[in-house]
Amino acid sequence: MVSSGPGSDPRWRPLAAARPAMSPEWWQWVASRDSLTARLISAGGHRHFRVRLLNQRLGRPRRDETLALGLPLAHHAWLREVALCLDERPWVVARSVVPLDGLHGQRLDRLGERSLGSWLFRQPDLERGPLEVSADSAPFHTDSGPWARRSLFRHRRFAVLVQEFFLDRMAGDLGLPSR
Ligand SMILES: C=C(O[C@@H]1C=C(C(=O)O)C=C[C@H]1O)C(=O)O
Repeated sequence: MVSSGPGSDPRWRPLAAARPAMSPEWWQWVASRDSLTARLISAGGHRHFRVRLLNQRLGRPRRDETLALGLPLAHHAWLREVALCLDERPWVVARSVVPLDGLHGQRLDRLGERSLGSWLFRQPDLERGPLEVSADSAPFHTDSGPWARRSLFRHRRFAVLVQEFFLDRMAGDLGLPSR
C-alpha cells in the first residue's frame, strides 16, 4: 500500500484499470456490488461483527469527495467514519459523505452503530454508481491496507459517497494475498 499521506486525497481510478494488479481473491471483495456488511458477516464465520463509530460530524468534504459528489467547494456535508470490525479487529474502515440537501429525513446521525448498509440496501429504488479503486491508505485512519473502493449511492434525492478501505489485518485473518 502506497500511502497518499494523511494530508493528500486518495487517487481513484476505474475498477477495470486496477484489475491487472489485483489478485482474484481481492477482486471478489473489491468488485462486489452488494452489501459489504453482509459479506463481512458471512466471511467472519463465528467472529462477532460490529460497526465501531469513529467519527460523525458536519463538515467540509475533502476535495476528491466534493468532486465525486459534484458539490460546490466548501459545501458542508454529513461525514461518517466507521471501522467494520470482526471480534473487535478492524477489517475495513469506511468514510461516507452525505450532502446536506439530500438528508431529507435520512438522519444518519441516528444510525449510530447500525450499519449504513443495513439501511441503504433496504431502499427499493437504490442506485449504485460505478466502483472506483485506490491503492492509497485511508487519510482518516492509521492502519494500511491493499485496496480501497468508492461508489456513489443514490435513493430519490438522497446521495451518499461511500468509501471503503480494506485493511491488511483482514488479509491476514482471511488468508488473502497481500494485493
Ligand atoms: C454500504 C454499506 O455499509 C457499510 C457500513 C458503513 C457504515 O455503517 O458507515 C459504511 C460503509 C459500508 O461498508 C455496506 O454494507 O455495503
